[in-house]
Amino acid sequence: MALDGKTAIVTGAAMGIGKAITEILLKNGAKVAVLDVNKVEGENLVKDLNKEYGADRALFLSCNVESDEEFKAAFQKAAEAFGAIDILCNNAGILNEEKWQDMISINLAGVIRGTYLALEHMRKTNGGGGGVIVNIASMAGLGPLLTCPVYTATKHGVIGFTRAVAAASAASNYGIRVNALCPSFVGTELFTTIEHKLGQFAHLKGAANQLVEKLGVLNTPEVAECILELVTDETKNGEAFMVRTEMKGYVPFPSLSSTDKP
Ligand SMILES: NC(=O)C1=CN([C@@H]2O[C@H](COP(=O)(O)OP(=O)(O)OC[C@H]3O[C@@H](n4cnc5c(N)ncnc54)[C@H](O)[C@@H]3O)[C@@H](O)[C@H]2O)C=CC1
Ligand SMILES: CCCCCC(=O)/C=C/C=C\C/C=C\C/C=C\CCCC(=O)O
Repeated sequence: MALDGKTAIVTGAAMGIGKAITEILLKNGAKVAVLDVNKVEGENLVKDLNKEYGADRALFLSCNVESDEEFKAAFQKAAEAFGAIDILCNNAGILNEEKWQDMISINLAGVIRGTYLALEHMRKTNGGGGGVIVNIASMAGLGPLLTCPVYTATKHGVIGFTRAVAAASAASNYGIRVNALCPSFVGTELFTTIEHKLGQFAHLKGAANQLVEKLGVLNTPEVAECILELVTDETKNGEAFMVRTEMKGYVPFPSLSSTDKP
């Protein structure tokens, strides 16, 4: 899928990884609806982006991904403004083990909410043009982050959901691919404020720091770059793409071919 003239929705796009994803999509010719709970950051960003990339290329829509109503209204407004939606990036996420119910609601249920709305708008069997969904999971969706068991669970959930929906979409001829991106540590506000958001297992933070030392810290453009491949490569569906400082690649999963029939 070439990006020129395509339209995208990115959640949690006012800051951090979502902001970098928005910028790379704009640079490659797409229009982007920037969804976020942070109105001040979101509106300022869109003002700057429209100066840089051209009037009306970016649109800010206030949206909490925990709210069915706000999410639905944002999709509707983006579709009206852009004509159709081709790409959804479910990026919004938090890390706060003390507010673990909020994490499940945003990191996992928010991804499910966004994906189901996108399927309704985009699926070819409902008059849509097809498209692609990228869910921002984490390396913590592939292995355990000891200080953050619930965060780990939400990200494992995102990968499982992505793989199942991708296969279901293909089996239903929806024309929509669904992939997950799994970055290691990235230097954003989520990462730099972690110290204050650990709960029950905060005493294990030394082990987490050692892992940060070992894996290093990515910057947001490096992560955003990986989105391009998942969006444009038509052969990629149901993939988990891991990005670390020293390597990146598609994650192999065990084959369950004799037992994985619906
Ligand atoms: N920073 C890191 O080390 C890593 C982050 N990730 C994932 O990447 C995604 C983005 O994280 P960062 O950019 O690091 O975080 P960030 O904290 O820098 O930015 C998150 C953005 O999401 C928005 N947001 C938060 N809750 C929201 C909600 N309920 N509805 C709509 N928007 C909401 C915030 O206002 C903010 O603009 C998350 O899903 C995170 O789990 C994955 C791997 C590593
Ligand atoms: C503590 C801040 C968390 C930042 C958010 C995030 O999602 C980052 C995760 C990055 C990596 C660690 C995740 C899980 C650990 C899994 C496997 C460890 C294997 C490491 C190795 O030795 O290769």
